[in-house]
Amino acid sequence: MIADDSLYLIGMPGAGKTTLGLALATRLEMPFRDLDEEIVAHEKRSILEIFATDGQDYFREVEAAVLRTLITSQPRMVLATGGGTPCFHQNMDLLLATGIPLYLAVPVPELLQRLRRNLSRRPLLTDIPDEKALTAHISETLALRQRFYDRAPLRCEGICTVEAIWHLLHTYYTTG
Ligand SMILES: Nc1ncnc2c1ncn2[C@@H]1O[C@H](COP(=O)(O)OP(=O)(O)OP(=O)(O)O)[C@@H](O)[C@H]1O
Ligand SMILES: O=C(O)C1=C[C@@H](O)[C@@H](O)[C@H](O)C1
Ligand SMILES: [Mg+2]
Repeated sequence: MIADDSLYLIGMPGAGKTTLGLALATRLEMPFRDLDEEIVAHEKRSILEIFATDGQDYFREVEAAVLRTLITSQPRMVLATGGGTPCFHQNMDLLLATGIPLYLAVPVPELLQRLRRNLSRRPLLTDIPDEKALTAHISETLALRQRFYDRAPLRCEGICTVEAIWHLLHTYYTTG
């Protein structure tokens, strides 16, 4: 299969955007980019440091700017976006206009299990005191973001795999 457009993976933290994005890019023989990594390279500091020093509003401005520069310089790629990317600065409009957003709709219990493994390097999750608060936070964040994620023309439900996404893309390109 040859994908002519950029593929943008969107979804909650822990949904598998980076892991599946890299595997898909290899299979599609397309360049792979990770927006969080691009931001770190641009700012020369970690995402944790950006949030701690300059706050979320600044992070969202940088995120939007780096996204625009990347899309201009790399017209065909598989891109793992950040978890909040589609929800700020009209980024979802841009993603829809320049490629194919694919939403990884992973169930909350599975997200929680994955996120528990590395809470400390996630700026929006570091101060959450206990399991109950983490569950509430992830559920509330998803509820706020859902309307942005739902604009994606492609959606992988459940525990997404490369095979499942491959099948979605094949259907998309053969049925139009
Ligand atoms: N399909 C999958 N099945 C099981 N585990 C997965 C799957 N995809 C990813 N994981 C695991 O879930 C964790 C999060 O995956 P990943 O880092 O790719 O998510 P992400 O959406 O890029 O999250 P973020 O960038 O917000 O940290 C990793 O530990 C990864 O190994
Ligand atoms: O869900 C979020 O808002 C975020 C997810 C990460 O990918 C990073 O972009 C950052 O930690 C913010
Ligand atoms: Mg990632």
